[in-house]
This record gives sequence, structure tokens and C-alpha cells, in this order.
Amino acid sequence: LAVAPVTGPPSSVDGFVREFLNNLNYEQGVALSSSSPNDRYLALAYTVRDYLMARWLEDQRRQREVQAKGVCYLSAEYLLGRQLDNNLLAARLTDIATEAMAACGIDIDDLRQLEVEPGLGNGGLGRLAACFIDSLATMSVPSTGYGLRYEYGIFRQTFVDGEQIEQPDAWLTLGSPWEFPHPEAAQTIGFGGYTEKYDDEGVARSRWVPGWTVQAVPYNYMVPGYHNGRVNTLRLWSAVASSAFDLRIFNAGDYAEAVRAQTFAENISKVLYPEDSTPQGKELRLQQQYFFVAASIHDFLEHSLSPDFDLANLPDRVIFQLNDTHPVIAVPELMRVLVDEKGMKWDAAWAITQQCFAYTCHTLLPEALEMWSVDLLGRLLPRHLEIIYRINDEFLAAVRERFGDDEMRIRNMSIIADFPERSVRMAFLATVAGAKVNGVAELHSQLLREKVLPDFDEFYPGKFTNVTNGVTPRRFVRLANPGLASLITEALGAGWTVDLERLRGLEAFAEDPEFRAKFAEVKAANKRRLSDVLRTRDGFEVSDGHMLDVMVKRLHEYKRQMLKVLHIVTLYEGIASGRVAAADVQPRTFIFGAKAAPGYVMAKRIIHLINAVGSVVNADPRVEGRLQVLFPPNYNVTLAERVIPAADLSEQISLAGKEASGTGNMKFALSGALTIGTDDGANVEIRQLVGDDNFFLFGMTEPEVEALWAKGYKPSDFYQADEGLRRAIDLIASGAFSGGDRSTFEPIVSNLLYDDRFMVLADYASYIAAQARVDAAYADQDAWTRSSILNVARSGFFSSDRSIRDYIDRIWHTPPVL
Ligand SMILES: CCc1ccc([C@H](C)CC(=O)N[C@@H]2O[C@H](CO)[C@@H](O)[C@H](O)[C@H]2O)cc1
Repeated sequence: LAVAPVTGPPSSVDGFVREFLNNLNYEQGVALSSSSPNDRYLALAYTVRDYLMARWLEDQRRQREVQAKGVCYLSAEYLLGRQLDNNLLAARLTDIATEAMAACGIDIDDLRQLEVEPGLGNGGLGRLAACFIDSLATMSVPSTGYGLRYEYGIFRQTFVDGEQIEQPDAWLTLGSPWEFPHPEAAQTIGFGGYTEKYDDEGVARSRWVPGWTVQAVPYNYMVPGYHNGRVNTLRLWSAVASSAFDLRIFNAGDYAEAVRAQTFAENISKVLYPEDSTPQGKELRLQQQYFFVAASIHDFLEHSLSPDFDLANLPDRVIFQLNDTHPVIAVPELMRVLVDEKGMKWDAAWAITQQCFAYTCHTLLPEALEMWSVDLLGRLLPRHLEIIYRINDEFLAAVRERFGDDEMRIRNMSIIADFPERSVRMAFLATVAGAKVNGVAELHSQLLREKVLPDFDEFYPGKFTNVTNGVTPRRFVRLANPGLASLITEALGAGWTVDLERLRGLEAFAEDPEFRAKFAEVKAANKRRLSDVLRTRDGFEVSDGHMLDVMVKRLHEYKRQMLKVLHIVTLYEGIASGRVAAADVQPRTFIFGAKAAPGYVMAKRIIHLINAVGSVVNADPRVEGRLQVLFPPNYNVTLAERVIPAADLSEQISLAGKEASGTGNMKFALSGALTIGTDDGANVEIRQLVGDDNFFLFGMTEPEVEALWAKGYKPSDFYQADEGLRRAIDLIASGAFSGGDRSTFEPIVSNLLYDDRFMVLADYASYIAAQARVDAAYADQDAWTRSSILNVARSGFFSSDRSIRDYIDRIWHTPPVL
């Protein structure tokens, strides 16, 4: 049967209208006149899908035909953001769709607002994965993103009396038009049970007999490349019970028991764990990790390789990139499949496995490194534990071979740790198994080698490398900042969207007063747009003419939102005490965005304090509106796309040596915000590229932090020595922001004075001095605009396309297939 290739509807307004009405009628089953806004949104989404379908099907066919080496990106999180605009942009349909909707009497912007963003991630790691799959598609690299289709994503944050309240994120309620379920391609995933040894024609073999199974149902999402006609796939797994509810038990009347197995199974992909730095070690989390990586490996071996493919050549066909340690259980899973199911010899299987994996580490915090107890692993994945033990035995034998019986080194390098309880150090397993290990910024990769995994760097010369993070210019410049995008295109032509280094061409324009004026107008327009959004979304009135000083990221003590609070309180205290005339204070609006992990008590207290300070400062007539604190709840990708283009000042103030990279910092620089920051993570590379004159550096360097720590850090010494700091802390301690109740924020105050692990007090003076430099610089708007343009011009390096190019050159060796 000669089937005509799928062509897709005509790229014309009429064609789009016809397709839209078809989807409204036949997919939604409604007429335009009786359709609901959600019907219209879904029909619009279906229509955009239809335009991308031909490319997707063609791409899948070609990837199967070409058999080129590809990337399987394994990530427990993808913070995708809204899909409609990105898909319209990729398919060059934005104008056509806008006109087509108008032709139907619909304002496309009303439909845009209806899209619920899939919040399938916590923060940096999840968003990076989303930027990376966008770049992989735009650069025509054969690749598939694999992950979990959580029924509930990152919680919705609201504030009650200034305190964070979490609500479930039921993002699927109104349907999810961008996904394609494929129950027919479900994988059966085992858990529990036992292992048994058996003899296979004289060869001792092991097999795993799972105690129970779950079905992993794949949902495919389109990942369209920008203007290259390519569409890659994101495959997210959803858990479904292998056996539906038990009719016999049901008929016996025990309804709860009848569905218990079902609920138990489907819990696996029920909800995203909202922690982004401290693993809770919960069994369900390990189930989630094994569930999606096992399904992904089986799926790849089954659907991407020809049935007669010789697995010895697997490293020529695929690299599994481990997005942190969360998917590293994939290593023993591949070994189990190759040895137990495919009958391969251990050594051959191990040689293949070591070439098929690479590991990216995203953190420096020791507490964020995952460890799974051998008890739990042995119970849930008994065969995998056996395999890990053997990997470790052979690894330690090689270490002994190289370094002799250096028991301390052996214990330090063992994948199995004995303290606090016998457990598997997942970062060590990833490092031993990975062909390459990379950090996500120069400083981070250096600290990984020197501080976190020095023994491994010595044992595996050449294994450690760096790939500095990046962000996609499609979403964070072209879509989020259309004013800036058209100004850049006007000046440099359109090529920058896929070749961001071309932004360098703007340097010359920084000297052009006319261009500076246009640039400043773009920023002003973005500020007006943000203030409209915050008025409708949260009822905030953003004060006009204020510098927008923005700090948006997860709430974590190492990111030091507390340092920002102390700056605000210092400015406020100066005015409230009458020592500083309000008129002498540079008008600023401080915008915060931050979710705290629900179990992170101190982080939630800091959120409460920020809101408390905000309500006092915003209401105090003595401030004469010179200072404003706004904390819109539920910071997410959609809000980031409105806040970042409007920002004047980007707060990147973590303690040096704690933030692996940061990616918000890059988005701000690309939007012309100037950075006030420490030499931490990618701030170092931003400062090196934009130039010291265009960056407000402050604080200790990482070696200075280490030195102070080693010397013995007494935060109260800094409190005693610095009057401004003392006034600010005393004001918080006084209950001034808690209705006179000193106990409310006492835990924060005493933590700062007697613990202060992230040295807020030590960097306070330098920070306040830097903020004074910011005020002075902002007073000269034209010079500020010039500096802002230079930030954009010199930040092309921070494109995720460049990151992907580095991964291809240094780790994957998967050239684009054009
Ligand atoms: C198991 C709990 C858990 C969950 C998530 C994580 C992530 C690794 C945390 C994270 O998102 N790290 C951030 O990754 C970004 C992308 O590389 C970096 O830019 C940030 O600096 C880093 O904090 C650690 C531990």
C-alpha cells in the first residue's frame, strides 16, 4: 500500500483556519459558537501539532534509517515551560496563527494564557534539561530525552500571612494537548523479589525474579528544532498497574484492597519530589529513578536498534547522559540486561557500559549527593545491588593495583560507604562507570576535581572535564524579549537566534546614542509589561521609575536571599531612623521569586521574613515609596519569562564555591540586566566576558572562604564590628517586622549570629559597598544602558547551543545529522 508521506496542512491563514476548525469540531466535538476557551486552546494546540507532525514522523524515520550515534538524555526533571509559543516559533507559524485566530474572532493571547506549564522539575537542573533538548533539536543532533511524566509537578506556591503554602499541581486536569500516549509500547518494570544462580550449559549465571511489576507507559512530546524542520522526541514514562483492580477481592466487598496494588503501582509517577538539594532517601524516589531508567534502556534497545544489532557496537550508537546521579541506577540496569538477559560475559558488558554512560554533576553541597542504603537497594533491586558490589570489588582491586594497600584511600573511594549506614554513593558509581564526568562551570569543575572527587581525578586522568551551562536563546530572548529580539535583528540580521556569538556585533552599537535610546525603551517597555502582569496576577502596583533589583531562584541558604534581606533592611533602617533622607535613596523595587522545599524549615522562615519586611517597608510613609518589596508567589518558567527581561539588576550572591553554575545569571545578562555577584559558579565566566566595568563584583573568593572557614568563622565578630550590620540584625530581632513579636524571626537571627554556614555576615560589608556602587552607576542612565548593551553583546557564549557543541566535542561525539 503506497502511503503518501504526511505533508501537513498548508502554511496559510486559510489553511490554518480550516485545520483549527476541523480540530475544534472533530477533536473537541464542538462548534466555534459553542466552544469554551479551553476547547479553543486545545484545538489551537492540536493544529500546531498537525503542522509539526510531518517533520516529526520524517525525523523518526530518518533516525531509524541513518543509524547514527545519538544521545539519550536521562533526567528525572524537565522544566519545560509553556509549549504553544515555542512550537509556533519553531514552525514559523506565529503570525499565521495570530491572523487565523483573529479571523475566527479569537485573540490568540487569551488562549496563550490558558496553557498550564508542565512543572516537571524543581529548578536549575530541570530547566537546563529543557534548554538542552531544545538545542539538540535545533542543532539536528539525533537524541531522545527520557524522563518521568509526573501526574503532579512542582507544587503551586501561595502565601498565607506571608508564609508558603503548597498546593498540588494538577497540571493535567484540563488535558495536555502536547503529549501522545503509546500504551502499546509499554515496558514491564520489575521490583523486589530475589535473585537466583543457575547453570547455563556450564556457565554460572544469575537471574532476577521480581516480586512485583509495573507497566511503564510512554508519552511522547515534540521537541521542535528552530527553523531547521527537525522534531526530536521527549519520552516521559507514566506508571500503570500491571494488573487492573482485583475483581475477586472487589466482589468480596473489600474495595480498598481491590485497588491497593493499582494505587501502589501508580504512585510511582504520581508526584515530583520537591527537594532540590537534600535527598530524602525515600523508597518511592528510588522506585521513580529505576522505573524511568529501566523503561528508557529497554525502549532504546528495542525501538532504536535493528533486531540483529550487535550489542558489542552499542557505544557507536548511543551515549546515555546522566543528568546528575538521579538516573545512575541505569548503569547496573544495562549490565543486568547485557549479562543476565543477553548472556554477555561480564568483562565485555562492563567495557561496553563504561563507554555508553557519561555523568554531569550539578552540585557542590555534600548533602545533595545521593546515597542509597544497601538495605533498601537490596530489597527493591536485589540483582542491581549484586552488580554494584561486583563493580565496586573490581574497581577497588584496580585501585589497590595502582596505589597498593592504602586502606584510607580504598575506604574513601569505595562506592560502598559504611558510615553513617552501609550505603551506595551514587556519585562514585557514576564516576566509575562514566566515560566522562563534567561539572557545569569552570570553577565548579575545578572544585569537583580538587575538593569533591580528587582521588577519582587522580585515578582516572582525563575523565574529568567541564561544560559550562547555557540557556536557549529561542525561549529566553526571542520569545520572552521580543522587543530586544527585533532590535538585535534590526542591527545584526536574524542569524543570532541560532548563532548567539553574533551578539558580539552589538558592541559597536553601545557607542551609538540612538541605539542606546532604543535599547532603553525596550527595557522600559518590558518593565511596563511586567507591571501589567503583576497587577493582574498578584494585585501588585510596581512603582514607576524604580530600579528593578531582582532575585529569582529556589530558596536555599547557600544562595543567600538573607544577604538581600539585610541590604533592604539596612536601607529601610537608615530611613526609618532618620539617619538617611529618603530622597537620597535610589528608588528601588526588590522583586523576589523563590520556592522552598516543603520540608526545608529555615528556607520557609526566610520566605516569611521577606514577606514580613515587604509589608512593613511598602506601608511605611517615611519611605516615601523609595523602596518597594514585591514577592509574587509561585515563581516558575512563565513568570521568569516576564520578570527577567524587565530587570535592571541581577542578584547572583551565593557564597563562593556553593553555586555549581547558575543559569538565571545567564538569562539576566542576555536581557541586559547588570549582575551584582560573587566569583561563584558561572558568574566568574560572565564577569570575564562582560568585563569588570560591567559587573558589580563583591565578596570573598572560594579560596578566601576556605581560609576563613579553616581559621574558624565567628559570625558574631562581624556583627560586633559592623554598626550597619548590627542595626539591621537588631531591627529584625526587635520584632519590627513581626508586630513586635521577637520570637517569630529569632531562629533566623540566632542562626546568623552563631552558625551562618554560608557566611552572610562575612560578605555583608562588601555587598553593601557594591550596592552603593550600583546606586552611583544607575544615576548615569546612559552609561548604565551602554553597560547593559555590552552585557548582551558579550553573553553569546551562554547559549545552550554552545554547551551542546562542547558536549559533542568533549563527551558525546555525536555530530549533527543534517
Ligand atoms: C535528590 C535531591 C536533589 C534534587 C535536585 C538536585 C539538583 C542537582 C539541584 C540543582 O538543580 N542544581 C542546580 O543545577 C543547575 C544546572 O546545572 C546549576 O546551574 C545550579 O548551580 C545548581 O544548583 C540535587 C539534589
